[in-house]
Amino acid sequence: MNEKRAIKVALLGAGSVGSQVARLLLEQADEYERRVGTRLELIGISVRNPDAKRDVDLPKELFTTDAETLIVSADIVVELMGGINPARELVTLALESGADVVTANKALLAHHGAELFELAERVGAQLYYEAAVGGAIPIIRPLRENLGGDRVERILGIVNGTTNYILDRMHTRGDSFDESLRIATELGYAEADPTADIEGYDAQQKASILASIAFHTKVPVDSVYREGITKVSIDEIEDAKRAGYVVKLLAICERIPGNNGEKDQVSARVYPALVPETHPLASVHGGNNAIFVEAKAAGSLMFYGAGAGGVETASAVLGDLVAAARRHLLGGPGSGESMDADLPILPVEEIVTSYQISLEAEDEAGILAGIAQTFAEKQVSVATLEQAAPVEESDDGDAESRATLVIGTHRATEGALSSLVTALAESPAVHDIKGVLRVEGSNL
Ligand SMILES: NC(=O)c1ccc[n+]([C@@H]2O[C@H](COP(=O)([O-])OP(=O)(O)OC[C@H]3O[C@@H](n4cnc5c(N)ncnc54)[C@H](O)[C@@H]3O)[C@@H](O)[C@H]2O)c1
Ligand SMILES: N[C@@H](CCO)C(=O)O
Ligand code: NA
Repeated sequence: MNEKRAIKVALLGAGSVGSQVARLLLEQADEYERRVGTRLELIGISVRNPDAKRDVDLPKELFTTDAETLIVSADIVVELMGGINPARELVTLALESGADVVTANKALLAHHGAELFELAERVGAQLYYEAAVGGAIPIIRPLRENLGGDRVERILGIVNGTTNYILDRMHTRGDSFDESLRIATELGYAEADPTADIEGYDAQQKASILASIAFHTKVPVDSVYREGITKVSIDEIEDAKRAGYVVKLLAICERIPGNNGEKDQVSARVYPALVPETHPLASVHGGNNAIFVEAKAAGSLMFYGAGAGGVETASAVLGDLVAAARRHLLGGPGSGESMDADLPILPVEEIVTSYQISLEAEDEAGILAGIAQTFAEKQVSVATLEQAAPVEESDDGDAESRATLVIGTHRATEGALSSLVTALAESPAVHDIKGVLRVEGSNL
């Protein structure tokens, strides 16, 4: 009888995602065998401590602390340890020994993806990473394959569940930042060190991965402009709400058409932005993620769902594992990453966007004219202006009246807009700049 041999799978790491992958791989073995055409055999799980308490009961005999020996016996290596070292060395070893690799490690890919993709191509192996962006949401394969014949023009992504959870709670319930972060951590959305989430590093890594695939160009993680959400105040969220916006931490990847036959440029950036409440991204609540893609022929598409969570992320990993197993049976080289467009990265000062600026000004005749003059000098045009009720203040016995102005600008370069904000801050008419947020997904 000509029975196909089993495909040997090695798992590195049995934490939130890894333990779920192991459980489902064992529980659903028969189903995978039917789907793939041969058995997927979990030959071992590399762990740091075989006796550690885990959420899922796994057969102890599968545990090993010798990752290298496990890797060289495997056809497919699934890396779910996270972090750069030793994941980088172990993935390198796996590819060099001819295994295909499945990983969820966005940090590894954002920092060393180019080197690992080159190695995979050289040895004829394949690196799969659907779980690295958007957790369970299919987005890597849609960009690489389904949209491989289209031209992606823009991506607006909510790619970090922790920050979406925090901003959503601040918006819908008026809860504080600290309280919202505490609950997001309890729910298991946050990284071990939540700085990666709230300061935007996690989203920056994901933006670098998305932009690289979408634009067939290496977009190094350090070239992705980044701001986190720690400076977003409840007042700014309230001002946004009154003006018909929701604040979201966005990963933005944009292709900027070149002039006069020049090459297009690309921009990748992460910052909290105002999104009109009518935009599909505004309705992404809690820890969910959504990636809104604008492509030349397809138009607008939105990919939505669970961007984090052990079992949810395991779904994406197992999908990759099935794809890797099928490829393994077919043989032949991997399909590689097409990074040959080599588009230049737009400097951050040249990004074109619009701002909403909340400021406190003296409520006197002529003040508005002075502010308008500053806008004119900086060649930024006002799109909307709203004045909140004046506040009476009398610290020193003299009552003075201050007005909060919420000014929306038309689109201008980042350079012009930040120079405007500096000039406003220095203007005697302006008492305090309460907040500055960019607007995305609007026609302003
Ligand atoms: N948890 C999520 O929601 C989620 C979502 C998307 C992507 N990811 C990615 O998936 C990967 C795993 O995440 P996780 O949440 O399961 O992390 P985790 O911290 O729960 O699990 C990682 C496990 O790997 C083990 N480990 C670390 N170094 C090791 C080593 N040298 N040898 C053996 N074991 C080692 C740790 O002890 C831990 O048990 C990360 O790259 C993460 O960024 C996670
Ligand atoms: N900490 C990440 C996990 C998924 O990558 C998040 O909050 O989205
Ligand atoms: Na995904």
